[in-house]
Amino acid sequence: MKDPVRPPLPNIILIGLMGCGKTTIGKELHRETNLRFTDTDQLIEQQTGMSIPQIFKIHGESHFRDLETGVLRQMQSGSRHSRIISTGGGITIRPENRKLLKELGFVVWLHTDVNTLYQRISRCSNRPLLQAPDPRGVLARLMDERLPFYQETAHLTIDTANLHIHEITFGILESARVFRSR
Ligand SMILES: Nc1ncnc2c1ncn2[C@@H]1O[C@H](COP(=O)(O)OP(=O)(O)O)[C@@H](O)[C@H]1O
Ligand SMILES: O=C(O)C1=C[C@@H](OP(=O)(O)O)[C@@H](O)[C@H](O)C1
Ligand SMILES: [Mg+2]
Repeated sequence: MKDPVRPPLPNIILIGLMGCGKTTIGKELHRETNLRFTDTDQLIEQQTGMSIPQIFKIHGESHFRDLETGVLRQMQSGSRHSRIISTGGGITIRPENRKLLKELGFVVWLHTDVNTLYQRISRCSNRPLLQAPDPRGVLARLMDERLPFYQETAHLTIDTANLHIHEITFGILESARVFRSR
């Protein structure tokens, strides 16, 4: 029997708290689909020539949030080819960004409990918001603050805690095809 023709994929956008796997899963989706891949943090670093910690230190968080809105606007007016977009964990804070994200395509929230997030990223030093005396407490507070924003923005939620990266990628691609053909 012939393979059925697979519908084209929409933009796939990954949201969720630091350490939930947006960058990792984004790269894996890129490998699986060959769609272009953009990580908003990496794009901001390229465009400014500064690292995320430097931007926070020199210009402050509010300026970083302006840069995030800027890259979402660039993607909205950019190429019509679908792409995989990994975002930074705080991109949903701004109402304008939540609107832009939903308009851009299929938004997936990689939901992950705070203990798992902490285990995954406690040894990394490239997340300025976690350079605090109690990083686990910071993650818990951010989860409380941002949970409604992730819920509001996502078309699909996946609980990643006990899933392998390949299972998550497979689940996203199956749902993205259905989303496109609705
Ligand atoms: N599903 C998963 N299972 C186990 N480890 C994971 C999973 N997803 C991501 N990781 C690990 O967690 C860490 C943070 O992932 P990353 O992709 O940088 O998260 P984010 O971009 O959301 O902050 C990395 O070391 C990555 O290998
Ligand atoms: O949650 C946040 O506010 C941030 C998350 C980071 O991205 P990851 O979620 O990819 O770590 C990065 O954008 C910056 O450090 C701020
Ligand atoms: Mg990331």
